[in-house]
Parts: sequence; C-alpha cells; structure tokens
Amino acid sequence: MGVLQLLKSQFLCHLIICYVFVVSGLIINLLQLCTLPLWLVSKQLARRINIRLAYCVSSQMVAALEWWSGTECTLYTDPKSYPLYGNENAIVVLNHSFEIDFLCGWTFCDRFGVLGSSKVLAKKELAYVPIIGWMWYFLEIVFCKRKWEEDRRTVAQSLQNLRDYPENYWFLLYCEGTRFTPKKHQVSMQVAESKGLPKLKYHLLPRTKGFWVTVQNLRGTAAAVYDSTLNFRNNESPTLLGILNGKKYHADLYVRRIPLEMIPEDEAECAAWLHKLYQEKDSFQEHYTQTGCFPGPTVSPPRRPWSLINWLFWCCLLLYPLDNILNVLSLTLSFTASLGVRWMIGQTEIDKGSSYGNKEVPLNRN
Ligand SMILES: CC/C=C\C/C=C\C/C=C\C/C=C\C/C=C\C/C=C\CCC(=O)SCCNC(=O)CCNC(=O)[C@H](O)C(C)(C)COP(=O)(O)OP(=O)(O)OC[C@H]1O[C@@H](n2cnc3c(N)ncnc32)[C@H](O)[C@@H]1OP(=O)(O)O
Ligand SMILES: CCCCCCCC/C=C\CCCCCCCC(=O)OC[C@@H](O)COP(=O)(O)O
Repeated sequence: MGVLQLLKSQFLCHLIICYVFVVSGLIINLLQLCTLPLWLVSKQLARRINIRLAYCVSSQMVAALEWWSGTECTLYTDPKSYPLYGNENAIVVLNHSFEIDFLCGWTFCDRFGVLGSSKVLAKKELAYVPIIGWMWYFLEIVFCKRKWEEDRRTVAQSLQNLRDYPENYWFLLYCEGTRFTPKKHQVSMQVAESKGLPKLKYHLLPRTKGFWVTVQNLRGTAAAVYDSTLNFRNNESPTLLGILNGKKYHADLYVRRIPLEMIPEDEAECAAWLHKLYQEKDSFQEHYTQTGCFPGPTVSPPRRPWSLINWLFWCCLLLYPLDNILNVLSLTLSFTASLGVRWMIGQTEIDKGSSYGNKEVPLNRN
C-alpha cells in the first residue's frame, strides 16, 4: 500500500471530509432557504441560483469519486449522439443494482454540465435525508410514495412544473423501483411469469407506470430517452464507504439515445415498449458478463476541475477556523458530522434497503 493510499484510509481524513460535507451542506441548505422569497419575485432566477447552490453539494460527492478515489468512468455510446448530451433535456433510464449507481450518474451529469439541474423520480423517504434531501426540495425533485393511487396525480403535477425549467436537465428514472436483491428478483420474475413476459436475469421487472407518466408529461420538453446500462469491471461491488477509503473502481456505462417520438403514447403500448427495452438491457448485461465490455465504441469524457475546485474552496473555508480554534468543540463537531454521514451512507446500502418489491403478490395466471 502506497503512502497516499494509506492516508486515504485514515479515520482522521474521513472525519475531515465528513465535517466539510456536513457543514458546507447545512450552509447551502440555509442559503437555499433564503431564496424562498425570491421565488415570488422571479421564479426563474430562484431556480438558476438553486442549481448553482445544489452543485456546491453534489459536486463534493463527485469530487470524492473522481479525485479522491480516482474511479474511472467509461462511456460506451454512438459518436453521433455524443454532441447532444448536455445540450437537451432527456429522460435517463438506468439499472438499479449498485450502491453508488446514482453517484456514477452524477459524475456523467457533471461531465456534460447538467449536474446542478438534474432530477430524479425519488422515493419520498429520501426527502427527509438532511442536506441532500432538503437540497432536492429546492431543485424540484419529483418524489413518489410508490403507491400509484397517490402518485399518479402528484407525480404528473411535479413533472408539469418542470416544463418551463430554465436550464437543461436529465430526469433519472430507476424503472425497477428498488435495488436489485436475489429475493426481489425472484418475486418480480414470478410477476413476469404471470404476465407472460420473458424472464430477466440481471434486472427486476420494470414498473411501467412512472415511465409512462414521465414520458407523457415531458413530451415536447425532453428530446430523448437515454437508455443507460451500468456495470463495473472485475465484478466490483462499489460502496460509498469504499469511495471514502479511496478505493478506485472502474465503471462502464452504455448509453443509447432514443428520440422521444419513438415511444408510444398509449399506456399499454408504452409499457410493452419498456418491457422490451429491459429485455435488451438484459442482453447487454449478458454481453458484459461474457466479454467484459459493452457493444460499440467508447469515449471517456474528461473529468472537469470544477468539482475539485469547489471542494478545495469549502475545505479552505471550513478548515481554517478549525486550525485556529482546534479545540474540543470543533473535534466534537467533526465527530458528530462523521456519525451523521455514516447514517446517510446507510441510506445507500442495499442491505438496509426497503421491503418494496419483496412481498409475494397473488398471481393471476390466465
Ligand atoms: C450520457 C450519460 C447518460 C446517463 C447518465 C446517467 C444518469 C444520470 C442522470 C441523472 C442523475 C440525477 C439524479 C440522481 C441522484 C440521485 C438518485 C438517487 C436515488 C433515487 C432513487 C429512488 O428513490 S428509486 C425509487 C423511486 N422510484 C421509482 O419507484 C420509479 C419506478 N417506479 C414506478 O414507476 C412505479 O410505477 C410508481 C412509483 C410510479 C408507482 O408504484 P406502485 O408500486 O404503486 O405501482 P406499480 O405500477 O409499480 O405496481 C403495480 C403494478 O406492478 C406489478 N407488480 C407487482 N409487484 C411487482 C414486482 N415485484 N415487480 C414488478 N411489477 C410488479 C403489478 O402486477 C402491477 O402491474 P399492472 O400491470 O397492474 O400495472
Ligand atoms: C464529499 C464526500 C462526502 C461523502 C459522504 C457522503 C454522505 C452522503 C451520503 C448519502 C447521501 C444520500 C444520497 C441519497 C441517494 C440514495 C440513492 C438510493 O440508492 O436510494 C435507494 C432507492 O433508490 C431505492 O431504495 P430501496 O432499494 O427500495 O431501499
């Protein structure tokens, strides 16, 4: 183990990183709160300010992935689609199998300049996670309870609000609705069987309602669906704690750009289209497992310096008083921040995931 690697695994380093993340995050949350009156005067200006404030938080995690852990992210995509990435609104469909899949998504957002504005259809529970969840409120992130009777109206309304959003964004949808576990996979394949759908090996059966409602409400606003399939080399199982320890991973993302006009408007046809998409995604994962790569040409969009510059800025700002005072209070604060972050990281751990998708459903075999 090199000296640098040893340093990255030190508890004191983690304490400092957590302290900077928590204190800067809370400052940003407070600044976001201050933008509330501005929404009444100029909604678009308030949105633009919040995009930049949110960037200050999420880019710290991107910096940890790219600069601290040195994780490499390779993009497999058609070179003709490449110039459009970041220059249009898009709906991103991504597999949900890894604890840091959202962070890899963020990294690509940053590389294409849409990190501050990007959105997701997220479970409501995440809205209460300090810093990130609170920040999302001001970003107009769309939350769902995963109860269609309640979601159908609220999700459609939140999506309608995004139609005049002032900057380009990617709207992320994890159509599987929950993270992959063997148990959830087994249950969802029973559902697939009862619906006469082919079995999937690497994905849960996609939930189609959220996709349909998103496509319907963002038609005319989003130009395309980016079908994205993520995997890691050498069977790596990446975690946020691994990133914090400076462990380097190798992410591969296969993206196909599908113009929105190609997606059927009718709900049943749209659902069938999504099921077919997931069968294709499954075959890409099979190809990856067999060959260690996705089909097609690769590009590695370069990491940008802004996430690192932002991180260094907050480190300087918040560690300077720490150096001056260096008393029990600041150490206690760091320790509390570290415990808080450990709890937040728990939200990303699959073992601590929800029971959504675990329950056997009465099957209607016709
Ligand atoms: C160039 C680079 C390109 C790309 C870069 C990549 C990414 C970057 C992009 C953006 C990044 C931005 C932000 C990322 C940051 C952080 C993200 C972090 C986390 C958030 C993630 C989440 O919270 S995921 C959980 C919430 N989201 C979802 O659930 C979405 C999917 N779900 C749905 O769409 C659902 O339909 C619903 C939520 C709208 C409603 O759920 P509900 O359960 O009420 O209804 P369903 O329709 O799903 O259920 C009833 C039908 O489902 C059948 N059923 C029953 N059991 C199962 C089962 N186990 N599996 C599958 N189907 C099942 C049932 O039979 C019913 O069927 P019907 O035929 O009657 O419909
Ligand atoms: C500068 C580096 C600082 C490192 C410390 C980072 C601390 C912040 C840690 C976590 C922030 C919370 C991010 C929330 C994203 C969680 C994404 C997620 O994976 O949600 C799960 C959801 O899809 C489905 O849930 P279930 O599978 O049903 O259960």
